[in-house]
Amino acid sequence: MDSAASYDPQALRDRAAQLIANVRELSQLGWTPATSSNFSARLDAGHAAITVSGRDKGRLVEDDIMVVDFDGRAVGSAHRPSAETLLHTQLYRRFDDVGCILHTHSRHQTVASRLFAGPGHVRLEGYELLKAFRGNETHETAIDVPVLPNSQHMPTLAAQVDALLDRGPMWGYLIDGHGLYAWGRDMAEARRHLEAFDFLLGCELEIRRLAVAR
Ligand SMILES: CSC[C@@H](O)[C@@H](O)C(=O)COP(=O)(O)O
Ligand SMILES: [Zn+2]
Repeated sequence: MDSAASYDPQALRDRAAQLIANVRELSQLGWTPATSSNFSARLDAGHAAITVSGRDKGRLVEDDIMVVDFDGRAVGSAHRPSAETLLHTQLYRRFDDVGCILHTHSRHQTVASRLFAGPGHVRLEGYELLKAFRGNETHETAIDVPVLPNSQHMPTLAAQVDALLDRGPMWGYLIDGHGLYAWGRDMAEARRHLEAFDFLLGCELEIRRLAVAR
């Protein structure tokens, strides 16, 4: 146990229940294969609830959710937080209005990350579902989903994410050969963003498949 618990235990129970229920649904979609993926929710101005590293995300129980501070240190738990905790805490630290972060490894996300690693982004343009992203009110817009090179060194990835965030608001990014990070003010918004990204990436892949087959 690294530091004394200083969060509201009822808030942790509430966030854990919400994470468990939502992650089970995402897992049933096949988006969390082989224990991959990680998930978190803000507890307060200095703590987040996050999945314990290596747990089967389709079968999470309360013991699989732990608390970290925004330096990524375990709070009130002897478990090891997600190996990618820094990619969560950097967002909570930087944006007061980020309340939930969802990282998945769906097939659409992984294949798209490989296909678009060269250009370094996937352009999503002209889709009605672009209105699912906070701030978009029309399909007559485009967003470029960044694709970062993968790394096991989280500070390297986090620095690349910070540089992207300096350029303006965004709701997610891909990591090459890896998966997608998406976030929002709360679980509902983060899920809407995650599902919109996954659906639209699937559309882009399908369009290319059909073009090749023509
Ligand atoms: C099981 S391989 C996937 C991991 O390396 C990682 O990318 C991941 O998403 C889950 O890591 P975790 O430490 O369980 O949060
Ligand atoms: Zn991952």
